[in-house]
Order: sequence, then structure tokens, then C-alpha cells
Amino acid sequence: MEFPVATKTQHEQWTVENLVFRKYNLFEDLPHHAQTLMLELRRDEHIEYLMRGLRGLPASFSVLDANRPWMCYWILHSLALLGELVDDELENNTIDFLSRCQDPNGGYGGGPGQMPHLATTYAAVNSLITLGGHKALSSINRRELYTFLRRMKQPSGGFRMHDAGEIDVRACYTAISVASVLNILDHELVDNVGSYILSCQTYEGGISGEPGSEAHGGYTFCGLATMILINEVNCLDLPRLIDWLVFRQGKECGFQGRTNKLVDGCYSFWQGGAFALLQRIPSVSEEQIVLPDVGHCTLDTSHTSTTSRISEVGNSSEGTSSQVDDTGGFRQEGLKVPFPVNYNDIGYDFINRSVEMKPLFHAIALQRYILLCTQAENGGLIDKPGKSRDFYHTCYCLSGLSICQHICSDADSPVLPRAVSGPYSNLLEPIHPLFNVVLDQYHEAREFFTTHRAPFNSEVLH
Ligand SMILES: CC(C)=CCC/C(C)=C/CC/C(C)=C/COP(=O)(O)OP(=O)(O)O
Ligand SMILES: [Zn+2]
Repeated sequence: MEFPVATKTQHEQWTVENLVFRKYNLFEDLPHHAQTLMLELRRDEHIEYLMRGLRGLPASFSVLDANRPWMCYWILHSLALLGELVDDELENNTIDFLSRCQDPNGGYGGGPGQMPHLATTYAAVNSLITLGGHKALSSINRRELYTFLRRMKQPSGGFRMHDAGEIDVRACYTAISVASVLNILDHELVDNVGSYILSCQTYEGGISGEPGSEAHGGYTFCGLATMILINEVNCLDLPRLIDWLVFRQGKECGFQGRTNKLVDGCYSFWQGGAFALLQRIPSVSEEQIVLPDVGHCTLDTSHTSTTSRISEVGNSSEGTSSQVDDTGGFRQEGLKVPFPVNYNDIGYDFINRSVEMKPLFHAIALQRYILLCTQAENGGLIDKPGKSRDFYHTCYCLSGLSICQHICSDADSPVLPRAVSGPYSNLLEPIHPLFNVVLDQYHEAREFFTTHRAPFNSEVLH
């Protein structure tokens, strides 16, 4: 029998509760106008912090040597969420820098001349999509990138992060996400990925990094998004996954990453994003789960049992077998989806589906955690009160905030004021939850990479 291995001490939990509830108590005692002020997103301070970070990237290169495309992505994506453009000089410098990180044999390394790695490849591709425009998008060598992805692919179905590197769920997600958004996803890349992800769904219901490890929010997002992108999501035990997820939102209103650990702002995206994905899965929303109305604002996050009514969902007894049809598409047996499937259309169709289901988490309470507890005074966002700001937490707290604000709206419908905690000016740009890039930038990339349509395999175009 496996048990969760994570632990937090009583002392750690009390410290967090003290810091968080002190903020909430202070907030509750204030008059309405002062509450609105406290809930304000400190846009200018965040932009200032991010812009300084982007301009100063060269100075931090020695410290973050293998992380540079990530720094670009975290900063550029945060700015895009805030609706802030970068000037031409910074844009050109970033494209040139990322081009120097691109390996002649495909993929991107953590810096110029470094070995290509799937995580930095994902970060570089998402950065270039976020910048947008012909120069950025055409700088990605898709032919060689495809070769790199094939080299990382393992017979077991999973992917290695880099040559001789570790095989895990992150590698599956970054490979499949990049291939999907670049329109180079094919059966050779998809083959058996589903079995690998399934082997990582644990007895708790969440997904672990590798078989036998502990379920964790980061890997759960990666595994779920991958299963959607390869059209095998109904092979997961979705009721169990939802059961695990709904108990990750704590009384502090934020999410924890795993059982018996502390809440942390970055899981606003990893767990909140997983909810946003579940909401667009037809077999989940078809069950018409009835939830209490969470459109109004309250800090009461008492958990309602939501999963009993979907206990039959996802029990696809026919398994995950797939077969090639004569159009080159793939038929998935036992899934409630239209056939045949073009893998490269899945991400596009997914975002254009209407959302008929209310969120399965308390989106207003999570916004309050982000706004009241994770905004650093002088810009940037943090894990929890008492921690220092960094670009990773700024990116994923803002991504989670955007998820919460847009969770009740279709891609083309306006967000109602009651869905936005604090002033309406807090509203961020919507994202594509499968890739975590801003929706407008996703659409531009989709247009670009479908117009420059790439035949599969060795015929893939640059
Ligand atoms: C696309 C991509 C590369 C995704 C990465 C996903 C991700 C965030 C994985 C989490 C990894 C992990 C086990 C963190 C636990 O750290 P911890 O023990 O410090 O934190 P905890 O106490 O909150 O679990
Ligand atoms: Zn974190």
C-alpha cells in the first residue's frame, strides 16, 4: 500500500494560517472602498518589475545559466497577461538570443551552445509565440525540432528531457505541447504516450512525475493536458482525478501541490489550470454537475462533494487502442469524440468549445488569495506571505488569476464583473489553458503554422 510521503509540520501550517488569516481579518474589517483598494492588482508595479527583469537578463545570466529561455517565458508571458507589449529593440534582442539557444540539430538549450532540453524548448517556443510576428515564429526550425522530439521519444511511450536524461510526465507534456502548437504532432510522437501517463495516475487520483511517485499538481496538469492533446483523456480515471483535485484548495483559499503540504501561489495555475481543462472535457461537463453558485464573493470555501454524480465518467472499458484510418488520422476506440482525429486540431477545437459547466473550485476565493496574499509590495508575485518575489511565481500566479477570471466565459464572450475579484480593471488577458500562452498570441501562431503547413515526418518544413 502506498501512502503520501509529503509532510508539513504543525508549526509550518500554523505560521501560514497566521499570516494568511491576519490579512483576511484585516481585509474584512475595512470599509468597502478600502477593500477594493486592497484587492487591486498592482499592474504598474508588476510591469516595472518584469520590464527591469527583461532588460537586466544579461546581468543574471551567470546565476541562471541553464534557465534563460524560462526567464524569457515567465517574464514575456506575465507581461502579455497584463496586456503589456515589449518594444522593438527588446523583442529583437530576445529573438536573437533564443535563436542562439537553438541547437542546429533541433530544440533549445538553457543558453547558447548548451545541449537541447525539452523544458527549455517548451519555454523558448512559448516565448516566441508570445512575442508573435513573422521574425519570431519563423525563427523556429520545425524540421529539426521534430527530429529532436523523435530522438527524445522512448519505446515505452514516454520522452527523455534530453539526451540520456530522465523520462517523466513533464517531458511528455513539453514534447506534445510544442509539437501540437507547431502543427508537427503525428502518430509516431503520440504512440504509447497515453499508456505512460496512465501508469503515473496514482491511487489518490492525481498524476505523479513517474510511475510509483507521489501525485503532484505540476505533473497532474502536465499529464491531463497531454492526455487531452493526444485525444486519450477519457482513459484516465477522471472521477478519481477530480476527487483528488477538489481537496487541494485549502482553507487559506489557495491551492497546495500535494496532500498534506502548504498552499503556494504557483499552484493557482497548475491546479486551477487542470480545473479549466476538465471543464471543457465533454464527458465531464455532460454530466451537468450541480454546484452551489460561486459567482458572488465569500471567503467561505467549504468543500461540497461534487464528484459523486460523475462516478461513471471515464470508465472506458474498451481501453486505449488506436488504429490508423485511411486518411492518416487516428481512430480512438471507446472514446466519446468525433472520428477521425487530426492531432493538430485538438488544441484549436478544445478552446472553441463552449463552457457549460461551473468551475469545480472556488474561483473567487482563489483570486482573493492571489490578490491579498501573493502580491509583493514593490511588484512581482510570490508563493505565500513571507516569501520573496520571483519570475516563476509572478508568471504562474498571474496565469492562475487569468484562469479564475475567465473560467465562466467562452473564448469570445465578455467576462462578467462578478467573475472578477476586486476592480474590473484587474481583468487579465485570457490564456489557452493547454499551452499557457495568451489566447490572441495562440491564434496568431495557429494561423502561422497552419498556413505554413508542415507535412509530417521528414518532410516537415522550416
Ligand atoms: C511544464 C513544466 C516543466 C512543468 C513543471 C511542473 C511542476 C511545477 C512540477 C512540480 C515538481 C515538484 C515535485 C515540485 C515539488 O516541489 P516542493 O516539494 O518544493 O513543493 P511542494 O511542497 O509544494 O510540493
Ligand atoms: Zn511555488
